[in-house]
Amino acid sequence: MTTHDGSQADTARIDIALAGRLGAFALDVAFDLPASGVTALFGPSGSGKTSVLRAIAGLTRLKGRVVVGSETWQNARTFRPPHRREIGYVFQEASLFAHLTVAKNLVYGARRSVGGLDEGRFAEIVGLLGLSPLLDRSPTTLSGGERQRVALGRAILSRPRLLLMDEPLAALDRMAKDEILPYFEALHDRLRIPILYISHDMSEVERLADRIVVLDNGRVRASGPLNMALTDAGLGFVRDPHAASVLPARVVAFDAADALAELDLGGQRVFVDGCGPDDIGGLRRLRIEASDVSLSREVPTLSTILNTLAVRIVAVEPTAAAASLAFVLVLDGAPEMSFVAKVTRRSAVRLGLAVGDQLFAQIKSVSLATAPPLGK
Ligand SMILES: Nc1ncnc2c1ncn2[C@@H]1O[C@H](COP(=O)(O)OP(=O)(O)OP(=O)(O)O)[C@@H](O)[C@H]1O
Repeated sequence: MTTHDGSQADTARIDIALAGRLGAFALDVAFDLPASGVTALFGPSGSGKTSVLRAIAGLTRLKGRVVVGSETWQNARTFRPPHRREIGYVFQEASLFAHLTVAKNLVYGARRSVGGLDEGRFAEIVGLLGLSPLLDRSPTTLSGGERQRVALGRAILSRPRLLLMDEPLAALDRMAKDEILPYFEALHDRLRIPILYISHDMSEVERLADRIVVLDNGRVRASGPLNMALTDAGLGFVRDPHAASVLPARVVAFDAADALAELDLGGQRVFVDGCGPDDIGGLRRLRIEASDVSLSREVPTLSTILNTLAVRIVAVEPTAAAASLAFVLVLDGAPEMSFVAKVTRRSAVRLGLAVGDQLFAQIKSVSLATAPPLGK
């Protein structure tokens, strides 16, 4: 499933191929990243995610290639040490200087950058991350979520060629995560920095990532656009109890009386709340949970469900629950747009559902990320 975005300037891509042993663990990975956007490095505990990041940073020496745009950080002849790789690193626990204020921690990041402190950029990042009220505080007085926002700001201000984030939200509770995620999302399309984001939390990945590299036991199982992986019958995400799809849709109208926005999804219409008139023309990221999708042979009429899409079944898979099947669907007229429906076996048999059937999918709930759309 490895794909290449031919439209991106290939010279700016990041090309990674690393192999070697860490004790008994064998790592052998190859993947590339576009020049901007968030790529999730996803896999179970022990699959090698942190080891890959450490090797990209030059902290662990493995054989292979790390090429960032026109710069070769590592190949068979070259090995740049970590301090000569322009990387921003955000870890699970923010490592801020306790004796410096938030502002000074941020300035430290900016001063390390090639051009030194750029006040316009400083103000922009402070604004995007909501750091103004914190600037005079000591990091020791901040909440975990606030510390991570400062750590992220400091990393960005160092103007890295690549931002590596290793489970930056893992140490936060649900409330702190919900508070910080919108900031991460807002940064997503403002930054022209490629981000490699480690997570084993798919809900985080669904909110933030454009692309995904799936690791399994030190190997790349798949690499490509996020929704391709989420709806790939062979990869297994469709069988998950919380299987979901993430699709880009354009806001085309807003009905103030009903407070509903109308979005174009692959040439069909969906209605969602959470947008306003100012969003018209913009792209948004829709998340559709498989258990919110039901299938019908006819256009459902007397139903409270607002969203009905014409679809075709392209695959069927068992799920983790014995009573249910996962149907991978593509939109009529937009076969590149796929999503998943979780349906009971009993209903599937009753309707005689099979690959190739044209149907109508009713979507009970479409959630809208506060954030920008998926990239390419
Ligand atoms: N320096 C090392 N020496 C020996 N084994 C190592 C070393 N570094 C990593 N490993 C092993 O490599 C494997 C992958 O570890 P790694 O931390 O990269 O996984 P991970 O996917 O990031 O896991 P987690 O999600 O739990 O953080 C593990 O089995 C680990 O014990």
